[in-house]
Amino acid sequence: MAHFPPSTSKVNSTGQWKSWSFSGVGVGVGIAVLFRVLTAGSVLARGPGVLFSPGMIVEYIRYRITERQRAEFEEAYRRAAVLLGQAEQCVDYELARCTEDSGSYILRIHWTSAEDHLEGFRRDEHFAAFFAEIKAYVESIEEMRHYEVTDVVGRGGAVPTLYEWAGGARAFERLFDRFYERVAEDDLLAPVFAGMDPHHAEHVAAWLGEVFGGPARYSSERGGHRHMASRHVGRGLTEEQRRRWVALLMDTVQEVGLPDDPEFRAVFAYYLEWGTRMALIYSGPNPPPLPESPMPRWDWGITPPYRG
Ligand code: HEM
Repeated sequence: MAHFPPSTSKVNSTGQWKSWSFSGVGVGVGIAVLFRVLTAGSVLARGPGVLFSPGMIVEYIRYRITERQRAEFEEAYRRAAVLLGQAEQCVDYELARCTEDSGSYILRIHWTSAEDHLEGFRRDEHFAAFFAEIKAYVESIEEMRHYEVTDVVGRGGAVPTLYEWAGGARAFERLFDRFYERVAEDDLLAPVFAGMDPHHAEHVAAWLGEVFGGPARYSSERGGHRHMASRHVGRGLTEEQRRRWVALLMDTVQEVGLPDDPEFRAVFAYYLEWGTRMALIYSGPNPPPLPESPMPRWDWGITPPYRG
């Protein structure tokens, strides 16, 4: 479900806009994280659904562990991992054992930044306890360095995109053609869309297709994230209209026969809830700055497609 960080803004308790990154969608680098957060847009968005924000860093530590130490080493890291799980500077971590050379281990830790790791974690309350667990293996370290993730990041074809699962471009076109026919007959929504562009349904289909992992048509033909957000500015949309929009679209999803498996429908509803709330925020009296970030990219999150 997740997504690179499409960062946007959110109003804080004092009424000011602050920068945030949505983690769809959760949004990590490992396959597990990819599934978990594919989002965030991204989420923060550097790759499909992988949550990265500028400055995030990956630390790799390579160990050479003897046969005799192996079980204890893994046990020590199981205990140390609890501390990583509590460290606010740690995004995620993974200890991997080489299958061709079982004495070779790589620990990958994804930190919010190198500075957060070195100046934050290493001085924070969890570090002493973490280090106590693994200090016996410091001598066994062959490499311990920070790496920046490049823009070569993405997903493979093992899991279909939401776009493919839904049925591709035709499915999104069918959905929005029918949706806007129904909007025209809806007492609450018809006035909102009274002066809409005659190609509006097509544009929204291109938007959602791209967000769900399809071709980058909305980015290349319509101006991407910024343009979409700008189309909601100043419209003063209401919560009642938002709810009607969501309800009508979910009814139309059913009517046109998009996949009805719980996984797909759950992600779809998740996206709609987020997207419509963002539309309202942009349409309101205190809109955040228009996003300069890439398009959000949604993915399956913790409910990958079921193929029984
Ligand atoms: C997931 C939620 C939403 C998505 C994905 C979405 C998507 C879009 C997109 C892509 C555009 C710009 C199309 C273009 O390129 O010209 C747009 C415009 C617009 N949206 Fe939304 N929108 C959402 C929610 C809402 C809601 C809840 C409302 C009102 C209840 C709304 C009202 C409008 C209006 C009035 C326009 C301008 C239409 C026109 O003049 O062509 N949107 N939306």
